[in-house]
Amino acid sequence: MSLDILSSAKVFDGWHKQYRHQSTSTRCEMRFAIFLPPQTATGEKVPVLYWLSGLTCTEENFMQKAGAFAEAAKLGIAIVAPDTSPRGEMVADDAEGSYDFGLGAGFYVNATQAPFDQHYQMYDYVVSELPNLIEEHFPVTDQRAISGHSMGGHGSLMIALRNSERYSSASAFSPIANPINCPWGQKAFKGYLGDNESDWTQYDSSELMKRSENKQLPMLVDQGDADNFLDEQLRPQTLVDAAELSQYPLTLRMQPGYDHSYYFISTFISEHLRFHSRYF
Ligand SMILES: N[C@@H](CCC(=O)N[C@@H](CSC=O)C(=O)NCC(=O)O)C(=O)O
Repeated sequence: MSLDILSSAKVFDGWHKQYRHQSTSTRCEMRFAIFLPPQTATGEKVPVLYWLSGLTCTEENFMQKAGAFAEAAKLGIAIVAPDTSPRGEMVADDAEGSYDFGLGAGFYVNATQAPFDQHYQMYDYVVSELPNLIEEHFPVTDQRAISGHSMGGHGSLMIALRNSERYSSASAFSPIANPINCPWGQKAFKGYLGDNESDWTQYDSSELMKRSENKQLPMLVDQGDADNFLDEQLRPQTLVDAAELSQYPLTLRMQPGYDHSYYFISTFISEHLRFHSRYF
């Protein structure tokens, strides 16, 4: 599969680059951004952290706002940030054009409902197609970690729980921890997966964690207690309860005074990078 480079900039002795490519999973053109740390300049292969962004984001938000490059350069970790949905003229969007469904809101699931099933196959894209592409084209190992924010925090925990053999660790900032029981998740799962709520649980981190039978991964979650989405949308306590039930090695830290923004992410992203680097 060929890649078109869109931008390239030197940063902290490494490189930030954006690419586009034709995706077989989403059947449209997809974009992603990659940070390659300085170690790769001499051909050294490095592990990869996959970052999944939240509602309304593209591949750019994390790279521009998280302030992750200095620590990733020091630790020798590549970071890959995909877009949050398929895009293009032929890609269906929410009828009202709302921010929490459709474009910019793929929820990292494989849609089964028309017309979204045509392109909204973000689960397959993130779990298989993108890592295959990255490992074919860049100087990286097959050691992977996964992290994300909000909708992307839901994605990172859910994907790690379902594919524990593919990752060495997982983390999240302000994840939608129990999407089947919050308005954002219910709207998205109904639209992408249909009315049968039993089909939704396969994509719900708290449900997956409760009945986790796969290898358990080290998992770190940070949540601000001044987050305006905390009680209605994020529901971190459901994840804590699930971890207790299955003895899952989850560390969930309530961070006093922090909100839902990238100011919060930028405060703790270095700790998350150091956390992941311990398990590569
Ligand atoms: N527009 C919405 C909220 C949009 C929002 O806060 N998006 C977050 C992710 S929320 C969960 O997935 C985000 O990361 N925005 C991009 C950024 O760069 O900050 C509203 O007004 O409620």
